[in-house]
Amino acid sequence: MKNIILIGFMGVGKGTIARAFCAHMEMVGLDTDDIIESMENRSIKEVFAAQGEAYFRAKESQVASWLSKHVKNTLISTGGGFFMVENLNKIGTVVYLKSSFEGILERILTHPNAEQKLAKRPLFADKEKAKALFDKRAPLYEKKADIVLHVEGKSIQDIVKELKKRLKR
Ligand SMILES: Nc1ncnc2c1ncn2[C@@H]1O[C@H](COP(=O)(O)OP(=O)(O)OP(=O)(O)O)[C@@H](O)[C@H]1O
Ligand SMILES: O=C(O)C1=C[C@@H](O)[C@@H](O)[C@H](O)C1
Repeated sequence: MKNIILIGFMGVGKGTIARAFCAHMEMVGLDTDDIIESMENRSIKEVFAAQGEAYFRAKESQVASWLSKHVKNTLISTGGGFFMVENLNKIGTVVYLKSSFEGILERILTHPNAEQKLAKRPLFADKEKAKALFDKRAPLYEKKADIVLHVEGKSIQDIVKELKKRLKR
């Protein structure tokens, strides 16, 4: 099996769907944000604050190159901007988790730890800027995707089932 890479905007559910899919399939998953936090031994928020976005993007490219060379049969969830790496489609089958901006915001805000979740995402600090980023990226995510999976209003289990079905086709 090729790797499966979940892409999509911050908060769309990449981590949640990855964990549920891995549990269902008895697979091990990796998350690119988690890998970078571990390499750096600090949070992404701290990386952005201390070194800036360009440094973080360079780390993403380094991780992308390692994934394409050394990782197989794995479900990979990604940071919201990871899709911009040059070799994305060489890593595996790219699945775009798609939702409207309003759908994402509502989900995050209704989560019990909403403040904490938002604080972890530097690019979500300003809602208007986040919306502008979403509008700019939405067509780009589509372009990179082998599979577009609509997640808005669907349960985690239904999304997992649909992903399994679409990957078999
Ligand atoms: N299908 C779903 N139904 C209900 N809640 C969901 C669903 N998918 C995700 N969520 C909730 O939405 C929030 C955001 O999900 P998650 O943290 O997985 O997003 P993400 O895409 O990994 O975000 P980031 O890339 O910013 O880390 C979480 O509170 C999660 O529990
Ligand atoms: O959308 C983005 O560009 C980002 C999303 C987060 O997952 C992190 O990867 C980081 O905060 C950048």
